[in-house]
Amino acid sequence: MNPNAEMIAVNHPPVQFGKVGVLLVNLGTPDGTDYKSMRRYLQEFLTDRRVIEWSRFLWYPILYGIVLNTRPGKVGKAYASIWNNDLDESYLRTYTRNQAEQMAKSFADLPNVRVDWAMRYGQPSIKSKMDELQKDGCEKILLFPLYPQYAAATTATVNDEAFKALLKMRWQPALRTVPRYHDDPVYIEALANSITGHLATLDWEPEVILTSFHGIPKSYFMKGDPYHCQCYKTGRLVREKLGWSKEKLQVTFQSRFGPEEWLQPYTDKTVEKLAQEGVKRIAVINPGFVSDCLETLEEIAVEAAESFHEHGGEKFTHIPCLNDTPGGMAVLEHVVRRELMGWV
Ligand SMILES: C=CC1=C(C)c2cc3[nH]c(cc4nc(cc5[nH]c(cc1n2)c(C)c5CCC(=O)O)C(CCC(=O)O)=C4C)c(C)c3C=C
Ligand SMILES: [Fe+2]
Ligand SMILES: [Fe+2]
Repeated sequence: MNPNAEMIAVNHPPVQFGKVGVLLVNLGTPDGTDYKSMRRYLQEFLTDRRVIEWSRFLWYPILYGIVLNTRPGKVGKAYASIWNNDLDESYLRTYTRNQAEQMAKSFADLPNVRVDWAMRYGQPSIKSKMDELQKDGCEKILLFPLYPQYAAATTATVNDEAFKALLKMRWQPALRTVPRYHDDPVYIEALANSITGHLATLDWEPEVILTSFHGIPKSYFMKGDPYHCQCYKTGRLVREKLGWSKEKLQVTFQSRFGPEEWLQPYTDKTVEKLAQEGVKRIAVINPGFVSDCLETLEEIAVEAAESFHEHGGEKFTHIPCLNDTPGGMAVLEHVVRRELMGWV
């Protein structure tokens, strides 16, 4: 008997079922570059205990007394300089939406699969998208935190938020989370191709290529976060794929925040040091970022480039993230198809 017929017979509201959802989730983004939007975004981000692990008694006076009064203005200006003015949104948002739309098209062979996207901080929220997918009949949801390397501050907080959304659901979908893919051969090949493809467009050759990952405080690593090791493995595999030396392709960490020591070597200090040592030409790639964002377009492509030139360097190039390019989409689709096994 058709299960819906039986439910209607007992006056049960009609329910959708039988589909599988794929939810791509990136970090987040402010709605605008104005003070209020920036403050709202930074407040949500910087009150996440997975991001700032300090005691709330110590952190909140600093956050509410200093950080949320000074940082929104400063960071808002930086966002404004790299804003996607055509769509009035950040590029992180543009690329994440494009990734979901392109993946949905490529999954035409999987008619019961719905692909959507969300942000951990800001809109659209994970909860709103999980509710939509569930209402649309997704009994199973594959949650994809868009981070090739696992960190508690990124992957785990996305997973936490999705499990929190389940707390209020009567009919919970089954939830599967995508693990790190820092050493997946398809990902490594896409990075290597992106490096060689970008360098082929230049009329000069870099002496050094930095693979610059977002940092985390060293104390998080000492407590057992595997992020550092996974970044180094990605760097080593790309280097081996390209047949380059440790001097030619180096791993560094960027985006320090606060007074603590973070993972080293620091990208900004390395860029300065290379220029001071007489290196004239460098390239920087950000393998840990699935999409270009403030940290790549401003901190690296603008700030690091300026610093290199100020310290005596001559040529600097930023290699874009994989974004929604065919190479980038091949990686995301490969990982999702593998993790959907047994469900479709
Ligand atoms: C202690 C603070 C932070 C930790 C730990 C941290 C880890 C971390 N972050 C990313 C990816 C991104 N971070 C981005 C921006 C950003 N990060 C922090 C702080 C920490 N990040 C702040 C305060 C900000 C906002 C900008 C600023 O105020 O400087 C972004 C960009 C978002 C955008 O909209 O463009 C990304 C992406 C990773 C991968 C990571 C740990 C592995
Ligand atoms: Fe960050
Ligand atoms: Fe930054």
